Formats: sequence, structure tokens, C-alpha cells
Amino acid sequence: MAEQTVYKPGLDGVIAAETGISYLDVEAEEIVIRGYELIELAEEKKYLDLVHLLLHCSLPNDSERASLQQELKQEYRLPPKFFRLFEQLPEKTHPMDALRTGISALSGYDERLNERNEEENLKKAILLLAKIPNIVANSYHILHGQKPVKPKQDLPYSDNFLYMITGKEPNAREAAIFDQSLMVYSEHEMPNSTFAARVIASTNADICGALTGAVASLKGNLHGGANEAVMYMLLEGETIEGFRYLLYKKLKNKEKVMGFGHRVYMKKMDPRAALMKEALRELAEDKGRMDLFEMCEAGETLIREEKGLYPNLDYYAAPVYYLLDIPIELYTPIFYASRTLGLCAHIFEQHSNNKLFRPRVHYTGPRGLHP
Ligand SMILES: CC(=O)SCCNC(=O)CCNC(=O)[C@H](O)C(C)(C)COP(=O)(O)OP(=O)(O)OC[C@H]1O[C@@H](n2cnc3c(N)ncnc32)[C@H](O)[C@@H]1OP(=O)(O)O
Ligand SMILES: O=C([O-])CC(=O)C(=O)O
Repeated sequence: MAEQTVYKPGLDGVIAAETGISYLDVEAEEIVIRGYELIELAEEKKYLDLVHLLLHCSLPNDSERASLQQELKQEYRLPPKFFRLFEQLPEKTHPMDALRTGISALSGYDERLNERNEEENLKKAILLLAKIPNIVANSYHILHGQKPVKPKQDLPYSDNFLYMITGKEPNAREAAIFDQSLMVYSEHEMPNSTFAARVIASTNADICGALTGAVASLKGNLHGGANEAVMYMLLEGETIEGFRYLLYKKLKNKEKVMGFGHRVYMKKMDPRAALMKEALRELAEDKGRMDLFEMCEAGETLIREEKGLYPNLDYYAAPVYYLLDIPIELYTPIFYASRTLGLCAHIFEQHSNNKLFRPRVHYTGPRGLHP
């Protein structure tokens, strides 16, 4: 068979979809989300504004934001029967695996799972955005033999998410930084998990199926799992000197250093990492943990000088979550909970203008064998 197209390992640089949702303009250093720039949005708006932007294609006015918050609150609850699912999982189950199970199980709670129109899609997204933080926080508590923490109706969306995780109401700075982290994690064009979700959706599979596949993708440490791995690495380093020693050792052993490098940004700093670095500086000052900030900065300098690589979002989000007292195993599930927003938008877009994904291969095996 004649070669039809050029093979690109990892589909590096290949255009896989047309989208009106987002675009990484590396030259201009912009992450474009429905026409707006993500970093500017993260500095001036809230996660709920982004929910409105991604689902309704416009930023909300005050009354639209208030009704969105209300709609979400009405969907927070999960029935006790749902939680019993997590009681049956072995206690060592990783929260990302529990989340994958939970999202898969949510399909049974959507009576109109296969109905697809604008109104239905919105309802599905609200249900998912309301319930997934509850699943993330409470599957963790249940796996650790603790009682689920009920959502607090009087807290804003992201404050409530953090509250369900830690059991404490965040102060204003903690709440603002957590919300900002959800914003920068919410959508990022065509990463592996979004591609996985769109590939699944392209068979006409339902949203819960596509989202379940995306959890599996996001767990890997070349993708979302890197934030958890970064924190273990920082803790292993312990001090600036210990961390520098650890990083040199990894480079010498040709190990990947978690939280550095990016398929699209390559040899440039991820703009989201720069924002989280500033958030870390503020939190570290507040909490008397400038040692942690300085250790991260020393690691950034070393990897830039030795390898020419820059931090991605996960490098600075991990220590931010650490100072917010979030259990390390929940860093990736939180990334996913925030990314549910972008994933929903992509799945709806795929369903509304679908073409089955079915690429070809460059065959390298034998031919002409007979049994
Ligand atoms: C929010 C997110 O999901 S962002 C991504 C989070 N993931 C990580 O932080 C994991 C660490 N980073 C990596 O593994 C990579 O940078 C990736 C997977 C993110 C992107 O990688 P790719 O575009 O596939 O590039 P690839 O892995 O082939 O790396 C190219 C070169 O840079 C090196 N490199 C890239 N990232 C790193 C790293 N973090 N540590 C050490 N070397 C690295 C590779 O070893 C390779 O070197 P070589 O050409 O000498 O073999
Ligand atoms: O874009 C990517 O490949 C990975 C990433 O940074 C993200 O999903 O936020």
C-alpha cells in the first residue's frame, strides 16, 4: 500500500480537530479561550465566569452568575447509595481510580444520557460540574474511613470544593488562589485527555463514557499525574541542597523531571506556571513557608540552566495545593474536576459536528505468513 501521509510519533504537531473553544498561541504567549486570554481571565474573573464562558460562549453578568451558582448548588448532592460504591473499593485505591469509577457510575443517574441538544447538554454539564467535586472530596474521605463532608450551600462554588476536601472554610486568600488554580486547569486546547474524550465521543458514545476515558488519560504522570509526582519530589528533596542533589541525580540517570517540559510550549515557560508561581509566593509568605518557594525556584533555575527546560503548570500548582493543606493524592483529581469544564465543551462540540476518529498506521510487521 502506498504511503498516504507522513507519520508523526505522538501526533506531534498534527491538527486533530477544528474547534471554537481554545487555542495555544505560543508565539503571542496567549492561551485563547473563546476569544479571551486565560491568564487575564484568571487574574480578573472567577471559575464560575469561565464556566459560563465555556458553556454559553459569553462572560456572565451578575444575575447570570448568580443563577449559575444556584443551578450548581441544586445538583451538589449525591445519594448515600452512590457513596457505598467507594466503601467497597480497597482502601489503597488511588483517588483517580475511585474518580474514574464514580464518573462511570454517574451515567446511571442521568435519565436522558443519550439526549443531545443545547438544553440537555447544559443540564449534563451542570450536573457533572456540581457532583464531580463532591465525588473527588468524599471518595477520598470514604477510602480513608472518614465520614463524607456535606457540601455547604452558603459557600461559593470553589470555596465549597476546598471545604469538602479539608473540612475547613478557606480564608479569602486561600479561596482566591484555589479558584485561580481551577481556572488555569480548566481548559487547554488538545491535551491527551481531551483528545481521548473526543475520540470516544466520536463513536456517538455518551458523555460519561468519554469523561471516564479522560480520567484514565489524565492520571498518567506525563500528563495530569505530574502534579502529584512533583510534590513527592519536593518532599524527597527536603531542602534546597537536597533538592538540587536529587535533580542532578535524575538528570544524570536520564529520568524525566516531573513538572518540566511541555509538548506545545517546549522551551518556553507555561504562562499558567508563572501565575501559580506568584500564587505560591503569596501563600508561602502568609504561611511562613518561603523555604518551599525558594526550593521550587532553585529547582526551576537548575533545570533551566542544565537542560533548557521550563516549568509547566503542575510544577507550581503542586506546592500551592500543599500549602492549602490538600492531600497529595487529590492534586490530580482536582485538576480533573476543573478540567471537566473544558472536557464537556469539547465533547459537546464533537457530538455537534462529528466525524468518527479512525486514523491509519504505518505497518512495520511481517507479511505473507501462512498458518
Ligand atoms: C498540565 C500538564 O499535563 S503539563 C505536562 C505534565 N507532565 C510532566 O511534567 C512530565 C515531565 N515532562 C515530560 O515528560 C515531557 O516534557 C512531556 C511528556 C510533557 C512532553 O514531552 P514530548 O513533547 O513528548 O517530548 P519528549 O518527552 O520526547 O522530550 C524531548 C526531549 O526533552 C527531554 N525532556 C522533556 N521533558 C523532560 C523532563 N521533564 N525532564 C527531563 N528531560 C525532559 C526528553 O528527555 C527529550 O530529550 P532527548 O531528545 O535528549 O531524548
Ligand atoms: O496541553 C497539554 O498537553 C497538557 C496540559 O498542559 C494540560 O492539559 O493542561
